[in-house]
Amino acid sequence: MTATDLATGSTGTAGEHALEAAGLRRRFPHPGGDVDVLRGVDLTVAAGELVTVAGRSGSGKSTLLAVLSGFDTGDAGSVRIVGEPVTADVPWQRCALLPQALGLVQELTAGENVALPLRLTDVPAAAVQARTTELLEALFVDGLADRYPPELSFGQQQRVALARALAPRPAVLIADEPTAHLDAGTAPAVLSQLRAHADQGGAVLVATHDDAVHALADRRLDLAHGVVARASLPR
Ligand SMILES: Nc1ncnc2c1ncn2[C@@H]1O[C@H](COP(=O)(O)OP(=O)(O)OP(=O)(O)O)[C@@H](O)[C@H]1O
Repeated sequence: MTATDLATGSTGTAGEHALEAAGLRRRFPHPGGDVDVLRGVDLTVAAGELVTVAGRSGSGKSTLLAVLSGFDTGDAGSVRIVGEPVTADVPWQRCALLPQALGLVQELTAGENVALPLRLTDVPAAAVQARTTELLEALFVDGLADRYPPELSFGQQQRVALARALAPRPAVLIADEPTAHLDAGTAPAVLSQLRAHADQGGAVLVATHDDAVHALADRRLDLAHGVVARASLPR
């Protein structure tokens, strides 16, 4: 079994590949010399799988996640979400990104932020409310639904942003360090939501430095020198 086999899930994990990337390259111009951050990344995540991405600070994890989610465009290579090429406006129910910067709408309350992806579709109002309440409760921010993002701590905002990403039950969930600002009381709720989303059939890809997240993963990919240098099976 090679690192490439593990990175691309070709070892027989069940489920179709909801997320597929091949030959991804991303270069940033710098006055002292361009930086090749991604130099040919291949990976897949199947429906029902939780895959983590590890790597040293600056190894390109956030860059990779941005390209995979259509937030950024690579210089070469391809990304497919449930069989279709990713675009900048990929619907949230196909691919939801939880970026490190969170991206909450500052003019909306926490509850309105979580409801937003559902309001953009034809989900009935009662179902929007029920799903919003369910997620806010599961992530221990239900008492904060009427607050605006600047009135919340970063860790609270992070859980609201995860609730928003989960709300439309995305086929692919991509999360960048979702436990980075959490404590021992709140991190388990986030871990359990990430695992549950995969167990319910979502494809989940998480960049993290947190061993507790890696311990939950079906596969772990290590990014180094712009490629998946090592892939392993933590469980
Ligand atoms: N927009 C940009 N312009 C120029 N260089 C960039 C840009 N974004 C990222 N980089 C560079 O690309 C490299 C990878 O950055 P990236 O944020 O993807 O790393 P990371 O692995 O997510 O790091 P961390 O674990 O610290 O979050 C770094 O050297 C960074 O300085």
